[in-house]
Parts: sequence; structure tokens; C-alpha cells
Amino acid sequence: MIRLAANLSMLFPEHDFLARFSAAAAAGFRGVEYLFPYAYEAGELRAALDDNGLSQVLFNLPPGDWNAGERGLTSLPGREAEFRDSLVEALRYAEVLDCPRVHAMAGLLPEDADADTRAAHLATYVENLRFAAGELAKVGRTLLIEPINGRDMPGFFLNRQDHAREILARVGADNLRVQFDLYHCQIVEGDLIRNLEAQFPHLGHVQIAGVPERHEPDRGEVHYPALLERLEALGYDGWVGCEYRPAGDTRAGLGWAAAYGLTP
Ligand SMILES: O=C(O)[C@@H](O)C(=O)CO
Ligand SMILES: [Mg+2]
Repeated sequence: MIRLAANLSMLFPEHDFLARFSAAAAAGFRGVEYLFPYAYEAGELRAALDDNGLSQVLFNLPPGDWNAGERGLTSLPGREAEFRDSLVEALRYAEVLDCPRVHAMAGLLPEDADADTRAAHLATYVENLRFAAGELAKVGRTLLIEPINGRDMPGFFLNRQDHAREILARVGADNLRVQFDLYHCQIVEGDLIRNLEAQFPHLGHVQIAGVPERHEPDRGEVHYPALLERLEALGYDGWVGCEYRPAGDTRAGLGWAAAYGLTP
């Protein structure tokens, strides 16, 4: 059975962030994810989870200077020390939140990147991922990489599913897996069922949203019932993150999720 997690960075924008936990639980969610926990004390977030019977299923490492446009540190040459510090911070939160997986965003390539610059990013990415996977393995957690479309994040280093598999092979760590966001995959390459099948042995997490507006999964060009049916048939037993911007009231737009056991 598909287990849906509420992405609290996007769902329930009607509420302040900390009030989104109870809103998600009231809508029937048992798991939550969000981009970043760092604006809050870990204990405060732990209490929000416990008070509402929720599990933390995913969050991201600190991404560098988000407001200045940075989108991850993992492939940035010269920022290795900062990446390692960000890992320590993420691990501290992961322990308090009992979160089994964290996502290390790749970061952006410069607009005019030549072959040498790309090669430097690739080498840094692989080295940082290998180090981080090793640290996470010591505490039994999983590291994720996510291909993201270049329309939403121009210059993002990792866009394609086959590139993610190539990175996994280069790093060679069992606890490094793919965060497969079907919204991004549809925009970059389509062929979702075949891509899902190819990625299945490497999946660590799945996310969904309608395309192209990133609204509810039952809006737009992607037929999610077929995709989720295939995912179940493949034997996926992880979480599926609802990472979309509701077109209206979040709760009113969750009718599609009843088919996957989400009941208030
Ligand atoms: O798809 C996304 O945008 C997220 O999953 C993420 O981690 C980076 O923004
Ligand atoms: Mg995503």
C-alpha cells in the first residue's frame, strides 16, 4: 500500500509552519517531509511530530545561501568544508527527529560552465557524497540525491535519472539512493513508467505533483493512478511525498488521496 507523506513546505500554506503538522495529521497523514528544519529548534519540531502522531520521513541538508540563489553545496568545488559542516547540522536534526533519510541537493553549475568546470563539479559531487554516505552509514541513515528540472532550477547540476544512476555507481555506497520526483522527471524526460522501473532498485524516496503547474496530482498531464499502481506492483514500500502547491484549500484538494487510504 502506498504511504503518502505531506510535504509541509508546500501543503497547508493556509497555516503557519508549526500548525501544518496538526493540519496534516487531521487530514490523515502519518508522515511528513519538508525542505529545511533549521529555522526551528529540533526539540520544537520533535514535539510537533509527537503531539500529532507523525513520523519525519525526509528533510534536506542546509543548501548554502538559499536567499542568494544557492541550491545545495554538494557539487560546489571549494565549498567542501561548508558541506561537511552542513552534514553535521543535518545529522543533529536527523537524530532528534528520528529521520531515516536526508537529501543532499547538488547545487548549481555556473551558466558558462565548460567541460573542465563540469568535471570539477562531478568530482566534488562524488567525493562529498561518498564522505556523507559514510557518515550516515555509521548512524544507519540513507542519503538521497534528486534529479531536478532546469526550468524550476536553472543550472541545477543533476537533472536526469540515468545521471543519478551513474553517480550512484561512481560513489558505490549502499545507503546512497535516489529521490525520484515524478514531477521533475516528467518535465525533463517523460517516459515515467519505464524510468520508474529502471530506477526501482535505487529508490529511496518518491515525490509527486501535477505537471506543469505543480498543483494536485489529479490535475495536469500525468496520470498518477497508473504510476502509483506500477510502483506498488514493483513492491515499493517507502513513502510517497505529496510535494505540490495546492490550487486552493489543501484539505479540499485531497480527494484524490482517498484511493491511497488517506482519510481524515
Ligand atoms: O523537488 C524539490 O523541489 C524538492 O524535493 C527539493 O528537495 C529541492 O527543492
Ligand atoms: Mg522533490
